[in-house]
Amino acid sequence: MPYPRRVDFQSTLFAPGPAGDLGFDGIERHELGSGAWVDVARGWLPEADDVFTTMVADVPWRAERRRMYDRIVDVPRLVCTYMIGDDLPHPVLTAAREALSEHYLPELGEPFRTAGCCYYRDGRDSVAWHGDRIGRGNTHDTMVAIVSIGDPRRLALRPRDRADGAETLAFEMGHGDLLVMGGSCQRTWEHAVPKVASAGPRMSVQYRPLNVF
Ligand SMILES: O=C(O)CCC(=O)C(=O)O
Ligand SMILES: [Fe+2]
Repeated sequence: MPYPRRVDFQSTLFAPGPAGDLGFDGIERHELGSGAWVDVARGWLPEADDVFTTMVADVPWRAERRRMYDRIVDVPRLVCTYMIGDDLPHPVLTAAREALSEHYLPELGEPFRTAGCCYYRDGRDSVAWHGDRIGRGNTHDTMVAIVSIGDPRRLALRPRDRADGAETLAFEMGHGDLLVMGGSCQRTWEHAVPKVASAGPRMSVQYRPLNVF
């Protein structure tokens, strides 16, 4: 599938703020219930504009295809997964993984190892409700740390068992923001990036421990 290798990206569209420093002083934890939580740090990633430009140009993006009933359908976003030992597309993304591993080690008990990248080209690109439940996330508490780059998009969350009447939550993820889903979040909650009427390009990098997808 063709896609632009250069995107008209105006960093002035995004709220100017202090340059990210991969620090955790300003991080805020939101308890969701059922043992799930979300940590949010705004403007966390340094050099987010440069990371954006580099990722659009250098990541070998591929269109995801998925079997649905008897058809193979396009999943509306581009993806690329960096496995353990792979070089990440920008040194800041490696530094981010190291900072996350160090900060969360006491709680997670292991480092972040893989980096899944997603590219939402415009508001029509999205990801449907799901939990990252392939592998250990299905049975154990774990963490998925997401860095967002580019236009703001909402990460929506809802309890998997919606019979308990809990509301759908949403966190707006802006340029350089960090959001970490932790505890039981992957098995007791679902998340999605809903379509919107209009949005510019946005990428996410999801750091996961081994055997969590
Ligand atoms: O792009 C995002 O922020 C979320 C992506 C996601 O949930 C996934 O790829 O599993
Ligand atoms: Fe996910």
